[in-house]
Amino acid sequence: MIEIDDLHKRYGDKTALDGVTFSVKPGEMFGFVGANGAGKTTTMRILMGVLTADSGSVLRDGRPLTFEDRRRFGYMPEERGLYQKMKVTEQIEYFGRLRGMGSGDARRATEGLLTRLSLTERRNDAVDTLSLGNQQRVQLAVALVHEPEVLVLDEPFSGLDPLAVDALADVLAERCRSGVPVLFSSHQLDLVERLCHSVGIISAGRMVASGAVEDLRDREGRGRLRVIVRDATPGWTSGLPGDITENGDEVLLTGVTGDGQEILHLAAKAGRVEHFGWQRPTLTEIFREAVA
Ligand SMILES: Nc1ncnc2c1ncn2[C@@H]1O[C@H](COP(=O)(O)OP(=O)(O)OP(=O)(O)O)[C@@H](O)[C@H]1O
Repeated sequence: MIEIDDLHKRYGDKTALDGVTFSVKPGEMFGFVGANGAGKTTTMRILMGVLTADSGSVLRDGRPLTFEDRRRFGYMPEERGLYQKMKVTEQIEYFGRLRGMGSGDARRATEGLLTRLSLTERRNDAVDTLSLGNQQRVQLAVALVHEPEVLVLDEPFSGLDPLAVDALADVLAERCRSGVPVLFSSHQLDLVERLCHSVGIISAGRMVASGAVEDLRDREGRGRLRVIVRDATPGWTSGLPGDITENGDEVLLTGVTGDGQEILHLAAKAGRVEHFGWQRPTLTEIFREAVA
């Protein structure tokens, strides 16, 4: 288990992290989300030992991380770091050997990743001749080549086409199933909702929500009622409880208490009720409310 415990970090006068705490379990895919400048990259750099925190700690199974631990991690930094003139295959193998792999193992792992990430046709091309999306695939292969024990990826899905997104999602899910904790940041909340078991939402250096995606959706969904009434009497919503958002015939009520039967009664009196149900918010809706 990776535990991030009460991290604080300032850059001069600027507070970047103000008590960031969360954990990622073995076999868990954790989506780290937050607005631009919220503190995701800073947290991941501290986790990887690229930056030092002012206070707080990063633990693995209860003890502080060492340089040797981190060598067995896979990291995709925000500032992508590839050798532009080196060929794709050589590059991936080289990074495998840097992480202690023998040349045979590095070659076999590279071949597997070239296939998985659809890079086979570009294997002998120099990195600087590749499109940005293909460079991103190489960067991912470099992070994955040594079968890392933990994966820390800074926006790995940005700039990828839908097929590459699916290929990467499959690889990450496979690593997760073998017990690897996977932490990645992303602004693609639909993707995070689809792929991740857990999520952490950071805003201005503080965690504003974290936990299992389904638990968060259940928790935040309490008191949200969606009602669609066709041919309704105009103004029928004026006496309804909670906060009301109307969109044509559709009404979303938040902050509703009780079982909502009186609302159903009012809706049925006003018109033809086409839909009446409690609604769990999407991750995007939870995110908007949490960082508002
Ligand atoms: N080297 C630095 N010097 C000064 N301020 C910095 C430095 N690096 C980051 N910051 C500031 O720290 C805060 C957190 O930045 P960070 O890069 O961690 O955010 P982020 O969540 O990764 O953002 P993004 O989604 O845009 O990548 C921001 O206000 C940023 O401007």
